[in-house]
Amino acid sequence: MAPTQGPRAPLEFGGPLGAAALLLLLPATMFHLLLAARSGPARLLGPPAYLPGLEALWSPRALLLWLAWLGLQAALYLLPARKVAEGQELKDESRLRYPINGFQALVLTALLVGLGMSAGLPLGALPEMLLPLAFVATLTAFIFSLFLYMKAQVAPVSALAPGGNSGNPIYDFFLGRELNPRICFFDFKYFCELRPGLIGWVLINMALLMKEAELRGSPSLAMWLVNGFQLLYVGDALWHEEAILTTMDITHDGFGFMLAFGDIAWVPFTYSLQAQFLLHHPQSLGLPMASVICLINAIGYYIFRGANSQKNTFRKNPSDPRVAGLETISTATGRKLLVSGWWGMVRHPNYLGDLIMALAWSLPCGVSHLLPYFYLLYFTALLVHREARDERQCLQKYGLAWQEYCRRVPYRIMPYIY
Ligand SMILES: NC(=O)C1=CN([C@@H]2O[C@H](COP(=O)(O)OP(=O)(O)OC[C@H]3O[C@@H](n4cnc5c(N)ncnc54)[C@H](OP(=O)(O)O)[C@@H]3O)[C@@H](O)[C@H]2O)C=CC1
Ligand SMILES: CC(C)CCC[C@@H](C)[C@H]1CC=C2C3=C(CC[C@@]21C)[C@@]1(C)CC[C@H](O)C[C@@H]1CC3
Repeated sequence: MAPTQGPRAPLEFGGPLGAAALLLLLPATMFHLLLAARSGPARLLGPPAYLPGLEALWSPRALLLWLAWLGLQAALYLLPARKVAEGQELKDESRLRYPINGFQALVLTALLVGLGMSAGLPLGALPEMLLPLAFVATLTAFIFSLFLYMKAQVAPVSALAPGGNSGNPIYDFFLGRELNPRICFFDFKYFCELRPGLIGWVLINMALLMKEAELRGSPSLAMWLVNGFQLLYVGDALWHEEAILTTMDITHDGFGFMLAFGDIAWVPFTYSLQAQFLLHHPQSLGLPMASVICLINAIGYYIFRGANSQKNTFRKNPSDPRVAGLETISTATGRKLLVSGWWGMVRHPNYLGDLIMALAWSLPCGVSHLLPYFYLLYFTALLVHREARDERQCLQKYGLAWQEYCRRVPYRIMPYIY
């Protein structure tokens, strides 16, 4: 029997049944999207135009490429970092150390890919391999999650996550048992959350852009916008890599199938859906509309970055002149909550900015199909659910002070709406 922690945490995601359903539903959705994007009707709802056989999914070349990609990102992770940051305090009062070299990994990957292309690497061939690559990424996620589940069997109880240790193997496999599984300095969750998937996403986008140039003479304006916006998003995440150390994924959630699959398969193969759609369904986009979409993305990014930076600055040093004048509520833990500035507008201004950007990423694909709006729909559901989980944790942490914050800032994500 697997070791469990003292009092059991309430089950999330619909318990074992919900976890079992998601184990099948998430990969199925990813393959549905990949197939729909390349089909003529590009239907989000309804059956795919065709079902691929095993020969379309399994390719030893894709497996080799995928393993080389993971190996390259792991090697870049191990390179000397400009900084080594400390994570949040753990149950045993220790703090883990993390290399801050994600942006460096992005730049070095770009240089290596550039060098490879000048030596004849056919990046435009990558879009043809998306199905088998997604297949091996999914297989890897299953095998890796099994390894993580077994590894947790021998982990000390203090290393286990608050959820994910219910004793039900399916639920625990899905949610993840160990909080920060590591081998020496190599932190699996931190590595997966920011490197192979996020950098893979922009690489796939770029390959789709190159393929479009091959097919039609030059990439379309719509393809440039999607590539530019998403590169900005990924570059920003890696530039502010340290901020990930305070997210619930790192501090609260175990590392199991949900995050492993989400990080290494779901992100690169579904977040690149707009660029996949554009390759097979070219859209003409005029300059005035493109300018409006750029403005929407800029507004979203301004709110997203402003809110995230304000909180990070405040958490690092509340007397920093950029945040010292903001109004706060004291809590029993000694930490304070911001009630003015971005965090006085709604309780999750960063989610609002992120959602506005998600809209800007879909608009270049026109309004003829629902498919490119999948990300916006999925992301709204993810953030509403995530916000509810975060609220529960904050209420537990801050009690009355959190209730006072909710009274003073009544809206969660969208002012006057939600
Ligand atoms: N593209 C994608 O797929 C995803 C993107 N994201 C993005 O990642 C970023 C990080 O999101 P996430 O980790 O969910 O959460 P947040 O960065 O919003 O962090 C929530 C935490 O912030 C602190 N906090 C909340 N309110 C206040 C306040 N008023 N004053 C000070 N601190 C406060 C609390 O922690 P404490 O008090 O302990 O500091 C709370 O637990 C977001 O921008 C989000 O949009 C997230 C998920 C998926
Ligand atoms: C497959 C499931 C439905 C859910 C998987 C969720 C993961 C894809 C996301 C969980 C939290 C994430 C974060 C990011 C990417 C997506 C995942 C891994 C960011 C790295 C995106 C860039 C932001 O600047 C920071 C985000 C932190 C959380």
